Amino acid sequence: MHYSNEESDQKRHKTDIKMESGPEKNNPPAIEHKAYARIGLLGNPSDVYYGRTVSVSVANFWASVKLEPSDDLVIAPHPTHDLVQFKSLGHLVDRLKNEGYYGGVRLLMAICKVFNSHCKDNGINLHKGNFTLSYDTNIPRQTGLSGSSAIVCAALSCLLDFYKVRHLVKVEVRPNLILSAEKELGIVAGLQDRVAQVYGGLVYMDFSKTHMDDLGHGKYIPMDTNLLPPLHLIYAENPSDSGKVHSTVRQKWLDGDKFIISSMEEVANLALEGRAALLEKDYARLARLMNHNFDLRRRMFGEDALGALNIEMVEVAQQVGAASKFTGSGGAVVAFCPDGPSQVKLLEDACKKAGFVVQPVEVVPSRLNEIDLKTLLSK
Ligand SMILES: Nc1ncnc2c1ncn2[C@@H]1O[C@H](COP(=O)(O)OP(=O)(O)O)[C@@H](O)[C@H]1O
Ligand SMILES: O=C(O)[C@H]1O[C@H](OP(=O)(O)O)[C@H](O)[C@@H](O)[C@@H]1O
Ligand SMILES: [Mg+2]
Repeated sequence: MHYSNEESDQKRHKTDIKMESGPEKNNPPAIEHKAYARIGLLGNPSDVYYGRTVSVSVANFWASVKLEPSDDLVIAPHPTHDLVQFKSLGHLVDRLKNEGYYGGVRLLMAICKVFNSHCKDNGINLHKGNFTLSYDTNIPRQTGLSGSSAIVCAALSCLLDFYKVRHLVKVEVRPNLILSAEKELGIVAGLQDRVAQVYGGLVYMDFSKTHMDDLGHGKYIPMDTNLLPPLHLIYAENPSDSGKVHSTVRQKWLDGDKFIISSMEEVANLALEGRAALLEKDYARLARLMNHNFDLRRRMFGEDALGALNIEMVEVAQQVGAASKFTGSGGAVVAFCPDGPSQVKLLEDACKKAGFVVQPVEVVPSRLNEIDLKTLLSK
């Protein structure tokens, strides 16, 4: 059973919200939200450096968070991603080697804290009810598909509905809250992931310092997803920590390194040009921009930080004439075959031979419902 008159809006806007009533009639309903993986199509990682990006939210993978009203406030560990019981010492060690120390629990805790502070600071009153938060995800872990912020984004959406404050927290501000939650944990990250996940669809983003200083957030312009040509996603189970990848370049940028600063500006310009190329459906230009984006990343970060396997994924695609670049900081690659289906077949064969998974990108439509859209209009 569903409880609010938002249902028709939610269906219309495909926001994937699920609200179920509990076993007893008067139990408040459980709330569930999904947030999807994202692909940085052009301009990343300049979002971390007052740049610009064009990013796409993709239905190939998602995280979901469920909020159930409860007596105590509980953050439920995920049965596999937050494993604390092992078959043996060897199992524990293998697990830590492959997946690191952290799962999603810390992400859920951090967004609760950030959400509470934001509401307090902005005079938004929260009722006293408690809840249990649990999550699931099929986003390959730490592959630059924004698995971390998907969990945080879906959790924020649950909190907005549980406290009935969706209309009071503007859409443009939500990515900042998601980013703050990850910053709380020392994760080095930018806004593009969070914007793509909050908005859905294809979004052009401008994070220039003047916008950030004046507005407190970037300028986000949703674009028609039909402008996109068919894209492919290539990935390998190859976790890499975006914080580690970014830390050296970030330090150089903070230290005023001229090469990093000018290269980042060049990367940001690729998004500006890419937006024009998409609007004109100039896909040959789009392909050139994507390849150039990866060249610049390679020069700035260096081969070691990017990782041999990640570089191989890009090269396997480029060897069949496809354009390719990282979707995020490493682990997955977005490829575009300007020559069409015959080239896609070559790409699939080459990926299979190299042991990489390749699949067509499925674009997620806009995620904003009518309440969300109203917050965009209010000043
Ligand atoms: N699939 C996942 N399951 C549980 N936690 C995850 C997952 N992916 C990421 N995380 C959490 O997010 C943190 C940062 O991930 P990050 O390096 O940003 O990867 P991604 O590219 O997926 O966003 C991890 O240290 C971990 O706490
Ligand atoms: O390096 C990048 O392109 C992105 O890295 C992070 O994303 P992730 O999915 O964790 O690799 C970061 O959060 C983004 O803002 C960067 O653009
Ligand atoms: Mg991340």
